[in-house]
Amino acid sequence: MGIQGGKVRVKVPGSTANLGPGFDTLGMALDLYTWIEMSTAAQTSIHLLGSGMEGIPTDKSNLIYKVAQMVFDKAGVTHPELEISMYSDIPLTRGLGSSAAAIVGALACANALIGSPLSDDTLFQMSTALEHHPDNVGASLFGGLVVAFWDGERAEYIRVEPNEQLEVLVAIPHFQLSTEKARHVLPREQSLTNAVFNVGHSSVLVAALCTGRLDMIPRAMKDALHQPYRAPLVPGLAHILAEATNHGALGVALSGAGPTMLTLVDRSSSRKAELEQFLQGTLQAEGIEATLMWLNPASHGVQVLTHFDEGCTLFENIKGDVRT
Ligand SMILES: Nc1ncnc2c1ncn2[C@@H]1O[C@H](COP(=O)(O)OP(=O)(O)OP(=O)(O)O)[C@@H](O)[C@H]1O
Ligand SMILES: N[C@@H](CCO)C(=O)O
Repeated sequence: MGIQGGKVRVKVPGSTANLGPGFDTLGMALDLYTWIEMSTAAQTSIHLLGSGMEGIPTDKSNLIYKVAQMVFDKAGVTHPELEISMYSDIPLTRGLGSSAAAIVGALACANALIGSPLSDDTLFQMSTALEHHPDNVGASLFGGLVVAFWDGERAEYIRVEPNEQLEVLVAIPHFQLSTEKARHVLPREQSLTNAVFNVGHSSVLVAALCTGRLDMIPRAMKDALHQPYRAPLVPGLAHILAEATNHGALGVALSGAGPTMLTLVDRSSSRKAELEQFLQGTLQAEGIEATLMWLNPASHGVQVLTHFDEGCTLFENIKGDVRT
């Protein structure tokens, strides 16, 4: 199989993982996006557009470049030199799925560049093997709410359309917390009590989200497996987890491995300002600067963009669509 000409662009949503008790299993796509453009070139070059990309390499050690090579290997295509441009509204290393979006975007973009020989399932298996978190990559690939597991060999998922009443308010602290570091504080073994707690709460939460029982979310969206251990890494988290539902949130969780905190809110709630003040006030009292952002669940997963002006740069094409 050969490489097709032209530029390929993809738009891929970020995500929240570990939705409440769904540790490593329950993710939701959010309307914060990464855009990636790829074309073959005489020599490889990587362009990072916008701000917030400090520390991301622009040589062949770049994650997006390396993931593209895996697609060419899998498809049996000789490796071309690539010109890659990337812009992201998803803040890095904050628990909003930036690495999963980069991996899924790179897989989809490279696959489209060679005529899409790899199936969605193959992309899901490859991205899970790379990221290890099927809830993050599943949400970026398929959009919506993704209930998933990975047994170390295969990942399985079911996608659920998020309830239209659900809106999301996130508090994004102005510091980074890598998944690796936040994973390191978790115990290797857990009690049967904690396991039963999470299985029960997660099962009821998924059933509530599937049946529109929003009234059940405050009681079901609780976790014993990771949030208690990660609370010392995020000042204010313990208080926010304990009290946000008393200030207008339907449910509250650490987003992914943190440090972002995520609240689910009923779209028609009259208490949105109260919730904003509670989150900001709690974090300020701890000396933590944070940005609050209202988001929506994203129904679409990664999309290969077909209508764009090849004469314009990636940023010129998307600037009406980006947040900043
Ligand atoms: N667009 C990108 N291009 C290249 N590398 C990226 C890109 N986005 C993220 N990364 C890499 O992924 C790392 C962040 O991954 P990490 O899993 O720690 O956090 P996250 O994905 O933002 O949050 P979480 O997994 O908790 O939702 C960055 O430090 C960077 O190395
Ligand atoms: N599920 C992973 C985070 C992935 O975003 C963890 O909690 O370590």
